[in-house]
Amino acid sequence: MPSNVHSVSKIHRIASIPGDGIGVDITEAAIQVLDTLSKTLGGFEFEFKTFDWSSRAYLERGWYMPPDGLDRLKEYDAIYFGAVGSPDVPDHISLWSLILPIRKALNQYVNIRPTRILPGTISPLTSCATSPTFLDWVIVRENSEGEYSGQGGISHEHSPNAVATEVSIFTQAGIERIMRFAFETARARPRKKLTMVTKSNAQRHGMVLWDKVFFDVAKEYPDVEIDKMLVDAMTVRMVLNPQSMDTIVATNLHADILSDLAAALSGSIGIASSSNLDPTRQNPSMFEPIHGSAPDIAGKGIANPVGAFWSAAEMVRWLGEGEAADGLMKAVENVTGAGIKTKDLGGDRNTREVTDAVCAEIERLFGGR
Ligand SMILES: NC(=O)c1ccc[n+]([C@@H]2O[C@H](COP(=O)([O-])OP(=O)(O)OC[C@H]3O[C@@H](n4cnc5c(N)ncnc54)[C@H](O)[C@@H]3O)[C@@H](O)[C@H]2O)c1
Ligand SMILES: O=C(O)C[C@@H](O)C(=O)O
Ligand SMILES: [K+]
Ligand SMILES: [Mn+2]
Repeated sequence: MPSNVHSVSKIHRIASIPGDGIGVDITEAAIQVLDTLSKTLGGFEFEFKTFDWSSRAYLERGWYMPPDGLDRLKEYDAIYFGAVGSPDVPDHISLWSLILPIRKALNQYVNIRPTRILPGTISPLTSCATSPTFLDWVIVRENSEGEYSGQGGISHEHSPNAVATEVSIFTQAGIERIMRFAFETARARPRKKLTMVTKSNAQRHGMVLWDKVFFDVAKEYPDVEIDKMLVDAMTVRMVLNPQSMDTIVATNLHADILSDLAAALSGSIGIASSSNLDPTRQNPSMFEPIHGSAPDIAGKGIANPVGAFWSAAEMVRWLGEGEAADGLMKAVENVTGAGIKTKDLGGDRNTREVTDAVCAEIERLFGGR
């Protein structure tokens, strides 16, 4: 091909919101890796636009997102998110000013959180330490309602008689769509197995509807093996019998908690990814590691970027670049497998060294193709 002729490259426009704390470091690392991936593989490019919506900006100017912020995000193919949260801003203000409005307004009603044990990583579970394949789960989190409905109020605030309500909302439509997505996810995996988590013994309205809709939708998926767990017993089963599960569906709060446990069981919260999906594709979906801004290690350059890379791989897959997503995960696995890891995984490398190693591995695997 003459040098002045270039094949047309698909451009993916990504809104990037690094946010707070280590969110900034790991977003920078993810962008470096994604740029290396597109340059090495070719055929697609990323165009990143960074938004400085953060707690620091909020403290300076009084707002996280501008009034048209959600509309501006709609102009992008996907959103890459770091983390939000700062010791200087109450957590319910930061969460409800940035990440929760995005998830809700952009109809990202599914939150997918996969966990497995990467090469070179040691699970604290003795069964998985010898058989890493024992832990390979996808948690499907309801991401729009339930315990995060935001309904409730406070009366007699700042008095000894203060009384507050935090109302969970479960809707037939909301449950049905997440159950359908969970069954499709389970069906697409080799084991075709779905575990539903609930607390319908103690919570006798919303959770009972959650159970009922699950069993109703299950009738449409006779090829998917199902079972039901109460959330407290679920934590025990995750620890003692990890190989007995594959795809898991749970409410907004339950899945938030269980996915942190899942990440810890696979070695560190620093490896776990999270995809906030609008399955209708009418809005951009958002990708972020499951962890927060980690104020205890912020600014030290030691955050594990693997969860950010895994989230980036899921974003790339969602954008239709399946081969590139697999390639990125292969590079990450080769790097962890070679023992190049941050401290939380028992290694001695920093964020930059792991990031550079993943970029070098992408070039080694796919350069000169
Ligand atoms: N989606 C989000 O942006 C999100 C998620 C969780 C928490 N938060 C917010 O983050 C702030 C801190 O919350 P937290 O401390 O409960 O949870 P966290 O996930 O930030 O940190 C929990 C622990 O895990 C460690 N950790 C987290 N990510 C790591 C990484 N990549 N590498 C190495 N270690 C890592 C931290 O150092 C800390 O000890 C709060 O303001 C919270 O509201 C935001
Ligand atoms: O509860 C949330 O959704 C915030 C955070 O803990 C997360 O997991 O994204
Ligand atoms: K995050
Ligand atoms: Mn969480």
